[in-house]
Amino acid sequence: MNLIEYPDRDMLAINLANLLAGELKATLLSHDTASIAVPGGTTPGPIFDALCAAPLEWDKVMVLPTDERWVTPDDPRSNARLIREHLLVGRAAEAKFLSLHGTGAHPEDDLDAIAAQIEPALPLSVLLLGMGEDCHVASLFPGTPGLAAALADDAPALAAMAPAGQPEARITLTAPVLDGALKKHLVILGWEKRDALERAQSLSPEEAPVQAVLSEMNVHWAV
Ligand SMILES: O=C(O)[C@H](O)[C@@H](O)[C@H](O)[C@H](O)COP(=O)(O)O
Repeated sequence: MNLIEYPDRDMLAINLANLLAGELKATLLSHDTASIAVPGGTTPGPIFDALCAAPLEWDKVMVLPTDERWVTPDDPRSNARLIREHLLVGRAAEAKFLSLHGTGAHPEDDLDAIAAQIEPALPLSVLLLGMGEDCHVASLFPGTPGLAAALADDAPALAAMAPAGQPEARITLTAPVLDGALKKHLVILGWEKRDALERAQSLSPEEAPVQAVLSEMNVHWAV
């Protein structure tokens, strides 16, 4: 795990956006396409606002959420909506968005169809993850039924989860897909999350799911 500290959140957003853009560009030097999975939540917005202006061949880039809330795509809680409003604009509007939204009443109804749609993006070229203070990443929350299967080496690409305390069901990339990304970045803000990540070092992946994806992870932190 490589920890990079920034003097403030603006510097983190600008520098991390530039780093992600550089990794996508580098991928496209030797591949016809590149892919990046990005989180929802409150942290990534400023990073997306900087990344969307990056001069690269966005029409060759696939963008997908690390996870999605099982709501309609225009719901304010939808990660797709956050990505469409902040990342898939400007130059990045040309990117191909791979949605994790399905049409079924429950995520389980659509796992196979959605997995087929995201197959061309795997293995991920670049991964950007956020983390909760409970050390969840994507929608891999501690204590959720099905978490062990989603963390297992033989896990399928996607899992349906029903995290306690969350208002809706979730669909999430599983640990092997997240951990298998070629370039990996975790962005955390504030002392609470930094302390949580420190505590996670002595916990199991089931107790702290971030532990399942920390190999060769670049952790970007600002207070
Ligand atoms: O769907 C989501 O919300 C994200 O994928 C989730 O894993 C997020 O990264 C963490 O919950 C941190 O969220 P904040 O950035 O809001 O702290």
